[in-house]
Amino acid sequence: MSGKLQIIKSLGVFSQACAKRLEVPYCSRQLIASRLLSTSHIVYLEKERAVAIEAVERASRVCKAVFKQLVNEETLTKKDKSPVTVADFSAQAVVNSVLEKHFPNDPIVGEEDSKDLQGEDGRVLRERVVELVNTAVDKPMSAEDVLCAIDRGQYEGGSSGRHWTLDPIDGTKGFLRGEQFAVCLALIVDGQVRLGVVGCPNLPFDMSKPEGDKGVLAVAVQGQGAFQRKLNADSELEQRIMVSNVEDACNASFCESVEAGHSNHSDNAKIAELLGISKQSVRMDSQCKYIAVARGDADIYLRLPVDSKYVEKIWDHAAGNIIIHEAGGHVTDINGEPLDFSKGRTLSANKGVIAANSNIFETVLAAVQTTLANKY
Ligand SMILES: Nc1ncnc2c1ncn2[C@@H]1O[C@H](COP(=O)(O)OS(=O)(=O)O)[C@@H](OP(=O)(O)O)[C@H]1O
Ligand SMILES: [Mg+2]
Ligand SMILES: [Mg+2]
Ligand SMILES: [Mg+2]
Repeated sequence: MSGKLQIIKSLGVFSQACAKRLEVPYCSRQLIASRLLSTSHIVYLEKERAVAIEAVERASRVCKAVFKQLVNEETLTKKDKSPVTVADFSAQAVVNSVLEKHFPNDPIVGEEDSKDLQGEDGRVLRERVVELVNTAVDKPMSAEDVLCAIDRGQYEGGSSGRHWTLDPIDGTKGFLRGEQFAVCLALIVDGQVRLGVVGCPNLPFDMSKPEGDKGVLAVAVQGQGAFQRKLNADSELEQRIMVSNVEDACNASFCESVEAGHSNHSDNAKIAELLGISKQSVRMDSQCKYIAVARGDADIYLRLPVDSKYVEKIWDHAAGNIIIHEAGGHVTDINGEPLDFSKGRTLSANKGVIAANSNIFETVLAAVQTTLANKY
């Protein structure tokens, strides 16, 4: 094992043994991390972390404002998707312009592009988006600035250099239902995810108090552990998060997508049966599922392919992936391969996703492979 890996693993053991649910202010945490990892080859990404948090918080505020103004019973009964469209474009423009201000040379792989906002056909939507974006940025932005900011997300990604990946609203259907959605931002360097931030405006801060404070921001930098803080709160106090320590898969609870079209519910049920799981699955939209596993609210996240042609997108997984790893869990595809973020905008080398705490991961993977034998 290399010296660097050894140090990172030792920090992991230290963290698990001594720092479970450690509550530390951000500055002390940085100090602890820098003392333990005081070698020149480890990159702390301190500025990137702070900028990514600021970007996600601003975009989350915009999404909440859109929900309050535009989602009502009528839009719900008509299945009108326009509110989420407005929020999606606005959030991408806000995040991209914050990134541009601090890291003008970093390319971005973002989910959205400005096509639907252009020309006379896009005028109404464009005006709404420009107005919203201007509530969340420091310097006024013209319509052209906003379209340009959105289109900074057109980068192709790949295996060399650094780039960001953004899902301005993950769980668009959850957003419209007033349930879970997330603003997800990650930094990828040479094909490896190094930093992830997920803003979950509707997620209870403490799952044992579902009616308590809502709004969670989860963040992880490679080698530094995973943390949560209150989203858009005055305090920057961070709390270490860790996966559960369930050791017997039959006692595990699992979460899955709400949409049967995004994750195969019937295969998930077969796997649960094989593992002897009797608890009802928790269905939740967005990368909030990764956060639920990372902080031990659930033990397993299953996202099994529904159709063999669908290829997962990097922005749907990058931030959640590093947060799980840094919280002490594992993530692979259905073949046990790590998710490969070096292939461009998609996870073309992978099929499906499994995340779980490290104690039960191998058992879960074996059950997935038995159930899906020769299917994909
Ligand atoms: N066929 C298929 N299979 C798998 N995944 C798909 C599929 N089609 C779409 N998507 C992507 O799913 C993202 C939302 O995933 P969720 O887990 O939040 O689904 S659900 O809302 O809980 O049903 C969703 O992200 P958003 O568009 O950002 O909401 C899509 O990128
Ligand atoms: Mg998504
Ligand atoms: Mg999205
Ligand atoms: Mg989408």
